[in-house]
Amino acid sequence: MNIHVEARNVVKRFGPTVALNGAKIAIAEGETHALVGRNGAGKSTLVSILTGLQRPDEGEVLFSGEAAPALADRDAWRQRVACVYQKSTIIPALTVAENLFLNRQTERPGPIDWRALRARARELLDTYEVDVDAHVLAGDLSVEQRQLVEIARALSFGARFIILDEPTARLDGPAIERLFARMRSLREQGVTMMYISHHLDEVYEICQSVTVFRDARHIATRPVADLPHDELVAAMTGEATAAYASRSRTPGDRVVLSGEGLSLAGRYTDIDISVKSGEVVGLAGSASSGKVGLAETLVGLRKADAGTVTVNGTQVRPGDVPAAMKAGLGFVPEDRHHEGIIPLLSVGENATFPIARKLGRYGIVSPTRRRAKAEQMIEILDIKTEGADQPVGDLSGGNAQKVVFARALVDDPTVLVVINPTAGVDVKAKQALLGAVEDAVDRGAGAVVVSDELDDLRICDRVLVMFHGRVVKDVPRGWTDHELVAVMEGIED
Ligand SMILES: Nc1ncnc2c1ncn2[C@@H]1O[C@H](COP(=O)(O)OP(=O)(O)OP(=O)(O)O)[C@@H](O)[C@H]1O
Repeated sequence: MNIHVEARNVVKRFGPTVALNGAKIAIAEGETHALVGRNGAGKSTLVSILTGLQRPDEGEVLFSGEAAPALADRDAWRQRVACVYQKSTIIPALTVAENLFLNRQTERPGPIDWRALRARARELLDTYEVDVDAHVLAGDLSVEQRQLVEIARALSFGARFIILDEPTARLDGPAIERLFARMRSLREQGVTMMYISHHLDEVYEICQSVTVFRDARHIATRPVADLPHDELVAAMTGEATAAYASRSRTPGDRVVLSGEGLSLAGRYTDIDISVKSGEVVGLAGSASSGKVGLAETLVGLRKADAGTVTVNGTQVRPGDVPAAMKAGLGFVPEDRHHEGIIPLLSVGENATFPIARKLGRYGIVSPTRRRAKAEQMIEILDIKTEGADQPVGDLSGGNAQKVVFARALVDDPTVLVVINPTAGVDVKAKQALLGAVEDAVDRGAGAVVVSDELDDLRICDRVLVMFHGRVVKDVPRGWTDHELVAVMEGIED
C-alpha cells in the first residue's frame, strides 16, 4: 500500500493553545480517508498544514514519500493538494471562468484573451462534467455548484489529493447524494481524498479509513469497517455517549410567534404559522422549499411582500431585526459568517451583544457583568476557548457556532428561531445545543427549528414540511426518517 500523504509528529501552537500535539495521519493512495474529532480537536489546523498555508512548529509533511514544498512555492502546493472548504474561496463578483483561472489568466505574459479564457473554462468544466455556465457570476451559483467548480479547479492544477472540509454542511439530501456519486467516481479515477465531517453516517458511507483526533492528538486510525459507530464516538469523546433523548412536553395556550398570510416572490407563498409558549415547531424541506427564507422573514432578516409577523404580542416592522429582538426574539442565522459573529470581537462581546443595552444603566455596559454572563454561557454550552476575551475569529468552526448560539439564548428569549443550529458542531456538542433549546422551551419560550438534519427535528412537537414554497404537511412527533423524507421530497401524497 503506497502512502500518498503523510503528516508526522506535527506540533502547532497558537499562543497558549496547543492545536496539534504530536499529531499524525497517513493516507493511502486512492482511498477516501475520514478525519474526525470534536470541535477544536485540531482538524482544520491539520488542513492548513497539509495545504501549506501554515508551517508546523514541529514535524513534517510528505507527499508520496517526498518532503513537502517550501511554503512560498504556492504552485507546487497547488499541484499536490487542494481543499474544498465549507466557506467558499470563490470570488462572488467574478465569473466562473475568471475564478477557474484566477492568477493564471494567460499562458504567456501580455493582455488577457477573454475569449480564449472562456473557451478553456468551458473545456475544463466539460472535462470534469460540471454542468455550470462559465459566463455566470460565481456569486449566483448554488452551494453545490460552487463546490463542483472548486473541485474542477483543484483537479485542473493537477492535484491528485483533495481535502473536503465539511462539504455537506450546507447541502440538502439529494445534493449530498450527488456529491457522493462524484466522490466515488473520482476515487475510481485514483484520486485520494481526505474527508472531514461531523456526520458519522457519511463517514461510513463514503470513506474506507478513519483517523480520530482528540485534544490535539492522534487517537486511532482504522478501516471504517473495523470500527463500530459507538466505538468511533467513544474514541472522539473519550467516553461512551448515549444518543440524545428528546423530552416530551405539553405546549401552553399563548401564541408567542405568528406569521400570517406571508408571501415572498420566488421563495414562499401564503404561509400561516403559529408557535405557542412551550412548543417547538420544526421547518423541514429541500433547499428550494423556502424554509430558510420563511425563517429569515420571521426574524426580520428578510421583508415579505405580504403578510405580518407578530413576536410575543408585538407586530414587528418587516425586515427590522432589532425590533424583533426587542420584542423577545433570539435567533441563530443560517450563515454565521454573514449575520452571526464579528470575528475580531471577543467571545464575551459576541455572546452578550443582545443584552449590551440592558446590562448597564444608561446604556453603558458593565464589563464585569458582561463577563459574568459570558462565562456562564461558555460553561453551559461548553465553548472551547481560552476565555471570554479571546477573539471569536480564533475559535474552531464548531465553537464559533456555539458563540452564535450563546448570543441567541443570552437574553432569555420568548421566541427562539434557529436555522441549521448544529451545522459544524460535533456529536456531543449537538446534544448540548439541542438540550439548550429544550431548556429555553421548558422555561416557557416557543421555538422554531429549521434544519436539514433529522436529528435536530426530533426535538420538535410538530414539523411543518415545505415544498416549493408552501407548507404541505404538519407532521406530529413520532415520524420515522423514511416518512419525513418522503414528504420533504414530495413523493408522498
Ligand atoms: N489562529 C488561531 N489563533 C488562536 N487559536 C487558534 C487559531 N486557530 C486555531 N486555534 C485553536 O486551535 C484549536 C484547534 O482548532 P481547529 O480549528 O483545528 O479545530 P477543529 O478540529 O477543526 O474544530 P471544528 O470541528 O470546530 O472545526 C482550537 O482550540 C482553536 O481555538
